[in-house]
Amino acid sequence: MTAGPAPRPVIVVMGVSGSGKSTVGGLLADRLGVPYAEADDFHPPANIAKMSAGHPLDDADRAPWLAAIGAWIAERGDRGGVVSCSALRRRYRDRLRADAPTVFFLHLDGPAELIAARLAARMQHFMPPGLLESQLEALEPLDPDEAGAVIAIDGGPQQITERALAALPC
Ligand SMILES: Nc1ncnc2c1ncn2[C@@H]1O[C@H](COP(=O)(O)OP(=O)(O)OP(=O)(O)O)[C@@H](O)[C@H]1O
Ligand SMILES: O=C(O)[C@H](O)[C@@H](O)[C@H](O)[C@H](O)CO
Repeated sequence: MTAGPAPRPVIVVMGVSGSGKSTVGGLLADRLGVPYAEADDFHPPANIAKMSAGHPLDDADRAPWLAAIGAWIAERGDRGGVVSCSALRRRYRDRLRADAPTVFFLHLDGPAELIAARLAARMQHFMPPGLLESQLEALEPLDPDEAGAVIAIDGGPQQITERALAALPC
């Protein structure tokens, strides 16, 4: 009897808007050879409209979005995958873990000034840089009992991706 492929947990790249989730998430998925999903593609249109108008989302707005991301993670099962998702609050991460208990979080973290500068330079994105403050207010860092790691976001995308790879459990 031959052993099947080793189980691979889905990785959630988390952090505030502008922390580099999409940039690093895509590179990480390429390096791991697994599918990548972009959190913004799971928002109902009303959520995009609300953020575009400069208003932060609340828990009720985020509920269907987290459910859709959780469904994607659950569908991947133990075949691996990378999904970006701000996952700012502990309860949002608990929601995702309810669908996939083995999920592993990589929190892209760095100085607010660095993130603000990257957002200011970003072109053609619906998310107004002015919402960064509300994102930082909502952010609850990973608790010690949560499977995950904090990744510093100084340096270039490749360098951050190397850090992320080194922080993975296997
Ligand atoms: N390491 C880096 N060095 C310089 N610029 C970067 C780096 N990582 C990302 N950027 C740039 O910073 C901006 C924000 O990055 P990105 O869109 O990946 O963040 P995000 O966390 O996915 O944001 P959002 O949640 O708003 O979608 C983009 O313009 C991106 O090209
Ligand atoms: O939880 C949230 O407030 C949202 O997910 C935001 O983080 C945006 O989706 C994203 O940052 C813009 O791309």
